[in-house]
Amino acid sequence: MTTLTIQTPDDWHLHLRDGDILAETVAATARCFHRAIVMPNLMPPVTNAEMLTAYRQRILNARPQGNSFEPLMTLFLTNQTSGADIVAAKAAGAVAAKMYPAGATTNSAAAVSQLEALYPVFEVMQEQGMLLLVHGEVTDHHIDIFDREKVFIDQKMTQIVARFPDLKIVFEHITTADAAQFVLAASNNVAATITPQHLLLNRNDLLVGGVRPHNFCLPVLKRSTHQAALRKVVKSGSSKFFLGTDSAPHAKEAKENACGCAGCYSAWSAIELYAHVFEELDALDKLEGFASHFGADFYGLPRNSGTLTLVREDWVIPAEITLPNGKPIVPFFAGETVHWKVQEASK
Ligand SMILES: NC(=O)N[C@@H](CC(=O)O)C(=O)O
Ligand SMILES: [Zn+2]
Ligand SMILES: [Zn+2]
Repeated sequence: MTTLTIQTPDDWHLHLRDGDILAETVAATARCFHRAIVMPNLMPPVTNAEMLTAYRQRILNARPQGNSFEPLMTLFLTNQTSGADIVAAKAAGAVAAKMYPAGATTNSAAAVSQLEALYPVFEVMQEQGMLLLVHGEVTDHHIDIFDREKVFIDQKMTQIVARFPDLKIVFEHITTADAAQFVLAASNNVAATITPQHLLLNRNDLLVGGVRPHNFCLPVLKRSTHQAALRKVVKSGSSKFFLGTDSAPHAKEAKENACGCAGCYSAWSAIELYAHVFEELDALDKLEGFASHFGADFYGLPRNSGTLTLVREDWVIPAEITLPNGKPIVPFFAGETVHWKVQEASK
């Protein structure tokens, strides 16, 4: 196979950040995706309808000329979030709210410390048809970082799913066989996103031969048996798993640091990286469902009408990109050869 045409894909988990850098991040994603779920973990986080509306406008202003990229906005849940905040966010166009356990990841200090306290808010979300997106890791100091997703399933996720059977829940960026199993066994109201890095890599790629800060993200890469479990579910073509890059830019100096930030900037090569993995799995015929159908179907949104054509052509991901603020950033998989390249996008 030398070309592959799929319906235009969407990215169901994305960090665009804010300010000058939007010119880079919006263009990188709009290159191949028509829509993206925009994560609300700014500083300060997007906690109300007014902030959400203003942030969406800044993203729209940063779109390349003539591009019809559509940001899908999300609300950041805190212990102060009320049912009224949900109703107002929904009216302002929010499609989902994001739950980060406090301290779990980048800019999550303001997030939820008492998950159960949010149950009245989940009730309103369920009524309003607003999705719940979950960063599924506990943050207790005594829990080993490699076990945090599994413990979250056992202590929190199982309970939320049982208590709110009609709430649509996306288990974001799953990293373990346990999470894949959990999602498979749950009702059709539970789905998951999977990143390129968790399909391509395992923890050896983070730690063997020296620390590789550009492969560091949260939840952290796991052992290869977990990577294999994620590869297996995408190869199966299950509609419960769909594309969410979790592209999360941090400047080079913040990654190559004594206390390096978590996040991989994958937008530069996102769809190509997935095509690369699906080819390795001998499952290129499953890419379109994963990238262009299952996410839209789960969110209850129409599938895109355009197409994207990839061509089988080797290219090397650049070692560095310069951000609009002049700072260098290292894209995910920098220096690696990818076998597929976007040839043409019609939206
Ligand atoms: N995935 C990451 O490692 N980082 C994300 C936050 C997140 O999705 O947890 C970021 O915003 O930098
Ligand atoms: Zn996260
Ligand atoms: Zn993320």
